[in-house]
Formats: sequence, structure tokens, C-alpha cells
Amino acid sequence: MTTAKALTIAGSDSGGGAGIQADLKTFQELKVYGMSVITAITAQNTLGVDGVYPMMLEAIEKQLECIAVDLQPDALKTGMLFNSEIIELVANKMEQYKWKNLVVDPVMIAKGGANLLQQEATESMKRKLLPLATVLTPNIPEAEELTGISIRNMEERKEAAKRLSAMGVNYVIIKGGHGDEKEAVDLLFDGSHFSSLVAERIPTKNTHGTGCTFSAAITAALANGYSINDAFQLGKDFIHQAIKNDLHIGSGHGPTNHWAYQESKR
Ligand SMILES: Nc1ncnc2c1ncn2[C@@H]1O[C@H](COP(=O)(O)OP(=O)(O)OP(=O)(O)O)[C@@H](O)[C@H]1O
Ligand SMILES: Cc1ncc(CO)c(N)n1
Repeated sequence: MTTAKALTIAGSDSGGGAGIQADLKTFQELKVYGMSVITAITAQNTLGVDGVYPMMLEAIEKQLECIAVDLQPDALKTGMLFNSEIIELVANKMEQYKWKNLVVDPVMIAKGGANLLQQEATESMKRKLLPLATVLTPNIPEAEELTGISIRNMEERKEAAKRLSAMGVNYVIIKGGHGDEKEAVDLLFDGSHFSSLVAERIPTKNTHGTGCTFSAAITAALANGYSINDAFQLGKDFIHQAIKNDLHIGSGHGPTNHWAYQESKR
């Protein structure tokens, strides 16, 4: 029986709630062997980000090469990429290695407001990385930044999804955490049709790393051979349990509970 392998190419969150830490915890909970390429180090806790230190390009390239020669991923995701040079390096290596099932989580701003992607890097992400993405998982502000349109209602979310699809993304998921509806609604566009998953919006400030965890769960599902619709459902169920059963850690935006999903299945 082969073990599915998933790779996260993302930043380190010293507080453990987002970034590669959230990704690896999620992979493990979904019984997928997790691997990581660190793009940046952040000094971070539940109150915010106190320092951002991008890795040297050589260090990122060497990490990717080590994975490529020995540990081919069945699926992978990108999180914090920080600048154009890192985006272009990752995109070029993706094309060289012909890795499939790429989930791009276009991380731009941390919950506390810190910039995790330099403004000039948005164009590189659109031009170099999005055409390689199987799934793109922007939150509403990220979708606005990538498309240049304001998103205040569901029709505008659909328009943004169409524009992102036209940039070469196979499946676009616009996450609803930043929305103002009573429920948390996530919208999936497959290039032709829309579908959505709806769950109770949980009244909590402890939503640090929800997007990382959601995209990591989708990545793990794809690594295990799930269809996009089943991966979308698994990601939604996983993050909903993680938020609903939060751990009350830290005095700011606390992390989610990465083992809640498995506990809910018992
Ligand atoms: N309060 C909430 N209650 C229920 N579901 C939520 C809540 N907040 C976010 N979600 C869900 O969490 C997932 C992530 O969406 P969100 O918009 O929070 O991502 P994000 O802003 O990229 O997160 P982060 O930047 O913290 O990683 C989505 O499935 C969304 O519906
Ligand atoms: C390292 C890292 N990646 C992503 C996010 C988004 O929450 C974060 N806060 N920190």
C-alpha cells in the first residue's frame, strides 16, 4: 500500500497556527506524509507578525531539488511566497519537475494586517504561478487584489472567479471567511459551473491560519486521489471542526484545532 505524499511550499509561522506548521499538522491528521520547503521565516504569534525574513533563493532551490530527486509529491500547495523572485523560482521548478495537483493559496496579508506578499509580486503570481494552479483558494481581499474588482456580494464573487479562471486556473475557490453573511459560504468555479458549500459562521476571533488549514486539507485530499468536489467538501468539514473546537491559545487571533476533525469522526 503506497503512502500519499504532500508538499507545502510556504512560510514558517513561529506561533504554529498558520504557514507550514498548519499545513504539516493538517497533512498528518489526514494521514498524508507531509514535506515542506520553507520560503520565509516569520516571527509571529496570535497578536501579529513581528518580523519577516525571506529565505535566500539558493536555500529554496536546494530544498526543492532534494524533494524532486527522492520524494515526488502526489499533491502540493503554495502559501506565503513573499516576493517575485521566490514566485518565479517556484514556478520554474514546478514546470521543470512537472508536479501535478498544485493548490495555490495566494497568501498576501496575515490576520493581524502584516504584509506577507510584496505589492510588486502580485503580477508575478498572476503571470507565472496561476497558469500552473489546479486549484486557487483566495479569500475575498486576495481575490480583489488579483482581479482588481471590488467584491461586495455573491455576483461580484462569481465575476472574480470567472476572471481568475481566465488566468489559467482550473478550479477557483473563493473563501467566505471575510464575508458579512450570517453563514460562511465558499464558492467553487470549475470554468463552467458554480457550486458552494455553506456552514454556520462561528462567532470567534480565533481564526488564525484558517486559509492555510483549508488549502492544506484540500491538498491532502488531492494527494489521496479525491475528486475536486470531494476535496472541497473535506477541506470545508476539516476547517469547520477546527474553528468550532478552538483551543483558546494566545491573547490575539488564536489558532484553530487541527485534531478536531478526526475527533469528530470517532
Ligand atoms: N468564523 C468562521 N466560521 C466558520 N467558518 C469560517 C469562519 N471564518 C472562516 N471560515 C472558513 O474558513 C476557511 C478559510 O477562509 P478565510 O476566508 O478565513 O481564509 P483566510 O482569510 O485566507 O485565512 P488566513 O489568512 O487566516 O489563513 C473557509 O472555508 C471559510 O468559510
Ligand atoms: C507564515 C504564514 N503564512 C500564512 C499566513 C496566513 O495566515 C500567516 N499568518 N503566516
